[in-house]
Amino acid sequence: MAGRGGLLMLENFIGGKFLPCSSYLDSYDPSTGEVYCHVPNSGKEEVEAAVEAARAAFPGWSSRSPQERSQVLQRLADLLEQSLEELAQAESKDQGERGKTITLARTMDIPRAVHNFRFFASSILHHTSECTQMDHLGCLHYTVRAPVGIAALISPWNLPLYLLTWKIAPAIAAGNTVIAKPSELTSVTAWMMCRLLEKAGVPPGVVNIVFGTGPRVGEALVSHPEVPLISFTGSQPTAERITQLSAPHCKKLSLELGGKNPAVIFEDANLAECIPTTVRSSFANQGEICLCTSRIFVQRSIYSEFLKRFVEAARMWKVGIPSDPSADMGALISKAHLEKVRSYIKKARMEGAQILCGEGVDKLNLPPRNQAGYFMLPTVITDVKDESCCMKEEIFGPVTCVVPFDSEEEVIQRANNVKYGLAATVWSGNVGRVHRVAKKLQSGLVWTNCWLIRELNLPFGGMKSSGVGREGAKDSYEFFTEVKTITVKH
Ligand SMILES: NC(=O)C1=CN([C@@H]2O[C@H](COP(=O)(O)OP(=O)(O)OC[C@H]3O[C@@H](n4cnc5c(N)ncnc54)[C@H](O)[C@@H]3O)[C@@H](O)[C@H]2O)C=CC1
Ligand SMILES: N/C(=C\C=C\C(=O)O)C(=O)O
Repeated sequence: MAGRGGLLMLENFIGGKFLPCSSYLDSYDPSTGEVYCHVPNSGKEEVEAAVEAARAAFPGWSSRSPQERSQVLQRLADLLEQSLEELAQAESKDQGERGKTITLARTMDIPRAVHNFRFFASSILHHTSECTQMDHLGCLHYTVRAPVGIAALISPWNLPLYLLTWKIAPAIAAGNTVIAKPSELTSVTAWMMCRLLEKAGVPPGVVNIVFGTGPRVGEALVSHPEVPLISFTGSQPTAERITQLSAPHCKKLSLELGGKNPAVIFEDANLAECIPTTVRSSFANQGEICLCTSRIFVQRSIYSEFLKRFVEAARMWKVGIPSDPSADMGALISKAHLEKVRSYIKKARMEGAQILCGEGVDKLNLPPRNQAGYFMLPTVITDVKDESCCMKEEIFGPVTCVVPFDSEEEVIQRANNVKYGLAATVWSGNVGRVHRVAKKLQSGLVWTNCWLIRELNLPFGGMKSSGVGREGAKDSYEFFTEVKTITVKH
């Protein structure tokens, strides 16, 4: 709805109603410094109201059959799909001059949000429970599953509706009611989705959305005693805080965090496929996807050739205004984030590394209106030590390091030599090697000879500091339900 000064003013969605908030945050368009919309600055009071609504809706929603819930999810998917262009425009505008290209929003973010609802609408129909027998004792054992209750769902700014719906869909499909908190930086598409819920047949109180900051509304939500389960995607420090706050209540946690993802490229790799895919895996969404590649290990015999061709391809990756359909990359999320990403390039230079293209080497070509936006060119660093912060820390920007290696054993050890363990890619024509290396990498996901081909049935998540738990068809079902073992003596 229109608010102060004709700007968009979002409202919380609680108990099936849009409710104004007593205070609001200004959301800035960083390319102009102008306020773009107002976002509720919710706190404890709004969380209490959402808990009350979710609690009231739980008995009705949880006792519906999976088939009935599935139909509601299907209708919501249809409605989102009908609004695809409007949502894509909003997703691109919301990250606006900040970043997401309209092409990515149209082809990835919103289609995946639609698919999340379709997928869980279908998968909820196919779960079975376990049964074992102990004939010598005359016993039959079986399991039953039930929704947990009120789920807190907290999502980040980089893939706003995509990641929020990845949580909402399995949670409500399993019969829970939810309170979602999207990132305060990118709240618009979540709010737009609320306008479709009633038409889809989602009863009031099943999906509640409270907008605002992490420390205020996020903490009120995760520490609420009546919220037994939290699914979070975001940074590791926030995950630590959520873990501390939820520990006294022994809450169920699913934490999907950052990565420092390696690409391991052997001399027998098909470079014609590997190079464009590795450019994409390094720079898609400005490198602001937790699955993006940021350490590229290349076998020494092909190192020079790879580097030359990779840098040429990175230079072709077009940085432009997000509304330009031919732009491969937009701008970064905020001034602070751009400064943080740039500080890594400075540190790399001070350590004696070489910047082969991008930041400080090439010139951005942007219209005058966007010169002050938070844009940065795809940047390739080389001659960098494994111990450098550029090779150890999550930069979450369009920056990737390329280094040579000699043997399989050596590269596995070096690829594993970080605290994270989220996603890796392996490039080789040797199928035996691909399996061997994939098994030894400490990584929740390994894509070989490809990147980001998602099979939503299978577990998604990281090891080490990249997270706790997995989500996917069976894993999300297990996370969003409690299991009970029943023994019948006959
Ligand atoms: N999945 C990933 O790997 C992601 C990693 N990041 C990393 O995190 C860095 C910071 O990005 P942020 O958006 O600030 O991430 P963040 O972890 O602070 O925010 C993610 C979500 O958590 C909420 N949140 C923040 N503090 C909270 C608290 N104390 N209690 C409850 N909820 C809280 C935020 O409002 C947001 O909705 C990025 O530069 C990047 O390195 C960011 C987004 C996604
Ligand atoms: N969690 C993130 C990406 C997930 C992608 C997927 O599920 O396909 C992230 O970038 O934070």
